[in-house]
Amino acid sequence: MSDTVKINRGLKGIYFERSGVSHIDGAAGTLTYRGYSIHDLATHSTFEEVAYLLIYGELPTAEELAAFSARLKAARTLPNEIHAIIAATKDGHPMDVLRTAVSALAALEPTSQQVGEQAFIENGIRLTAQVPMIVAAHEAIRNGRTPVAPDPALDHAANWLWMLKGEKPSAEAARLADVDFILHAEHGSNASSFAARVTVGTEANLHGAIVTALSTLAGPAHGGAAEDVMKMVQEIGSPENAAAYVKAKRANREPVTGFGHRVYRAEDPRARHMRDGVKALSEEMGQPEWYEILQAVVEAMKPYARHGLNVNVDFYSGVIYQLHGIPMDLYVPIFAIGRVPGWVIQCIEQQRQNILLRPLTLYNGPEERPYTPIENR
Ligand SMILES: CC(=O)SCCNC(=O)CCNC(=O)[C@H](O)C(C)(C)COP(=O)(O)OP(=O)(O)OC[C@H]1O[C@@H](n2cnc3c(N)ncnc32)[C@H](O)[C@@H]1OP(=O)(O)O
Ligand SMILES: O=C([O-])CC(=O)C(=O)O
Repeated sequence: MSDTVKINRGLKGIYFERSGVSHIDGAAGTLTYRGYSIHDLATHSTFEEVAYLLIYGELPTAEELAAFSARLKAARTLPNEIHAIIAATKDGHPMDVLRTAVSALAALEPTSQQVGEQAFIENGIRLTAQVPMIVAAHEAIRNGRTPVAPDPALDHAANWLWMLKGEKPSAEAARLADVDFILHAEHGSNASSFAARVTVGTEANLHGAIVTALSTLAGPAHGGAAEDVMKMVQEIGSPENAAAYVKAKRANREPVTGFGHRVYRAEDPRARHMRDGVKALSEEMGQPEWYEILQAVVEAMKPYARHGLNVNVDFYSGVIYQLHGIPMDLYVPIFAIGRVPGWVIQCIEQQRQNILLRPLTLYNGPEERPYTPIENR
């Protein structure tokens, strides 16, 4: 039997479900949310509108959007215990602190135990509002400051920057953060969304699924790549060192972070917007070398592009955050802030027609054998 079974390692190329949320054409390098091009959404939409679109399936009317925004703002609250938990874990990586705080919310908020579509929507909206609060509160607490209270006059992205920095962001900075969240909001059956679906498949609650998703996003092969790209850029230090860096990595058969994707063979369509952002921002801030190093790495990677190896969404985002003075270990949590609505809708889809996700591993261990008592081993 073991010779005839085909094993799809990493579940590469396997369809396990249908989804009406986002469509990725990896060969063409296109991405749509609910049928709308990511380019149109990044150019014309807002994160709040995109979150509504993802959760409810249609773009909102002005009235619907106002009501949705009001719900998000009303959900900007955290139980007092969360600040104590953050304080107790403040020296950990922000992803660990965020995951711990979301897990604590599951125990502290009575509605977290409810399952079903309405409960997932309600809890999903709460978590969308609470995740940025947790990340900003951690940044304040670990620097000896009191967390900044949310400002109901500000939308999701501007309020996040306000809570993070304690000063009102410029319109440009707020828009850049908003676009970043739009680009990260949803991406089909990526590893963290798939992991969240596995959790929901056991009829567990949404908070548990988001904890699973946060754990899975953190790794350097997924959301952790932006932090690694920034470390790489710092190590390279200057554009003329990029070719030697890439050559050494490839000689050791090590991946160059920020490149490659399970689905895209053309360039990740989200990268274009981040690239434009880095270029404009690094020139505006008189630090063009950041953009130049990234582009030198792209140039040095061209000989390896035969696999369809291109930059992914994480390649440019880290430098944008760096130019905004955001600490490197907050890059993955920023991804998570944007991804919450995507996780929520993937979980809602999963529980609509729920089925336990439970694939098989083909056994290749020892044949059945007699147990040896410990004194005889
Ligand atoms: C938001 C996101 O999650 S986007 C992804 C963020 N992650 C990164 O940027 C980390 C770097 N990239 C990678 O590690 C990988 O490309 C992954 C994990 C994203 C995808 O992995 P897979 O789909 O399993 O790709 P796979 O490993 O099969 O690669 C196919 C080929 O491209 C090569 N390749 C893939 N990624 C890279 C890379 N970053 N640098 C150099 N070569 C690469 C592989 O060596 C392999 O070559 P081979 O056929 O000669 O052995
Ligand atoms: O789709 C993937 O495998 C990873 C990714 O780009 C994302 O989650 O945004």
